[in-house]
Amino acid sequence: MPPRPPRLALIRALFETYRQRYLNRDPRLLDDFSANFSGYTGCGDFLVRELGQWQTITRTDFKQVPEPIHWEMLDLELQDLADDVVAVVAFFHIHLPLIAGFLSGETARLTLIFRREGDAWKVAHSGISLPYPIPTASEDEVYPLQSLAERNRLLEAEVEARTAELAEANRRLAALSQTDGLTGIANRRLFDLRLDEEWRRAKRRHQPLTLAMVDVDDFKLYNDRYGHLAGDQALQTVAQTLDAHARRGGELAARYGGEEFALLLPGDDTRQAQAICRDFLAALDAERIEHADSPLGTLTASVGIASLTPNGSDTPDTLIATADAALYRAKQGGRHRVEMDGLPLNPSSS
Ligand SMILES: Nc1nc2c(ncn2[C@@H]2O[C@H](COP(=O)(O)OP(=O)(O)OP(=O)(O)O)[C@@H](O)[C@H]2O)c(=O)[nH]1
Repeated sequence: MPPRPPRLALIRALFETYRQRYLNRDPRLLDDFSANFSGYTGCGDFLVRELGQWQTITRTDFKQVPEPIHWEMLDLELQDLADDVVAVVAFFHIHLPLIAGFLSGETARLTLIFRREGDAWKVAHSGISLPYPIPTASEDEVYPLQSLAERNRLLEAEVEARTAELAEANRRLAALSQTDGLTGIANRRLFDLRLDEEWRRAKRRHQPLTLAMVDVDDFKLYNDRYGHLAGDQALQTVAQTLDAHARRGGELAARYGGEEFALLLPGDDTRQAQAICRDFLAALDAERIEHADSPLGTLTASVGIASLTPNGSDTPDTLIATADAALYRAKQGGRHRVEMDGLPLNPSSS
C-alpha cells in the first residue's frame, strides 16, 4: 500500500506529543489512549487489557522516576497497516536520571499502535522493550531500579574486594622485589634505596650516617670443604644473625652481594656502631658453624665501619668505599675483627 503522507504526518505528530509527555513525566500522557487498550511494560511479563490498570502503572512509573528522562532517538518507523491502523516503532537509547550509567549504551524499543476511532486517532496498544540487564522489577516498580541498585552495590563490593586483593598482591610483590631470595633479609636493591634515603636525611639534619660492611671469612674454603648447599645455609645463619642486630627504626641489615652484607645504622654514634658489630661477631661465634679450614675452627666474619656526616662533595658511594677500606684492613689484620677508620677493634680485646 503506498504511503499516505498527510495521515502519517499526523501520526508522527501524535507520536511526538506522546514521546514528549513520556519524557517530561506529563500526566496527560494517556489522554489519547483508547478505552479499548492493551499493552505491556518493559519489565512486566503480562499483557494489560484495561486502561485503568495502565493508568495505575503510569502513576507508578512517574512516581518511580519523577525527573525528566532523556531519549536519544536512533530510528523511527511508521507502518501503515490499514486505513485505520498505523504502527509506530521507535528505537532509542534511554537515559533514566537515577541510573543513567546502566542504560546509556543499550537500545530500547517502543511500539505504539494508533487506531482511528471516529474522527480521532487513539493509542490502542503500547509495548516497550527496555534494555535492562536485570529485567526483574518488583511490584511497586516499572523500572527495575531496586534490583539494579542491588546489582550495582554487589558490583561495587566486588570491585572493592578485587582492588583490596590487588593492593595486597602488589604489596607482596613489592616486598618480594626487595627481599634476598636466599637469606630472606633485605636485598641490594632495598639497601641502595634506604642508603640513599638515609643519606639525604642525614644531610638535611647534619647528622652522621654509619655503615658497616660485613664479609664472611675464608668462605671459598668453606664452600670447597662443605659444599655449596652448606655454604648457602651458612649464609642464611649469618644473615639472620646480622638482621637480629638491626633493632632500631631506620637500621637495616641487607645482603650486599655474594658473602658480603651491609648494616645501615642511621645517626648512630661510632661507639654504638662498634658495640653492635662486636656483638654481631660474638653472636656468630656462638652459632659455632664448623669451619675446619679457618683459624678458630668455626665460621667467622670481618667488619669494616665508616661513619660520615654528609657534606657537599660526598655521596653514598663515599661511605661504602670508606667502609670497604676498613673491611679490607680487617681482613689484612687477620680477619674475625671490626675495623673503623683505621682503628682496629678486635672482639677478643673488647
Ligand atoms: N654457597 C654460596 N657461596 C657463595 C654465594 N655467593 C658467593 N659465594 C662464594 O663466596 C666465596 C667468596 O670467596 P672469596 O671472595 O675468595 O673470599 P673468601 O674466601 O671468603 O676470603 P676472604 O673474604 O678473604 O676471607 C666464593 O667461593 C663464592 O663462590 C652463595 O650465594 N652461596
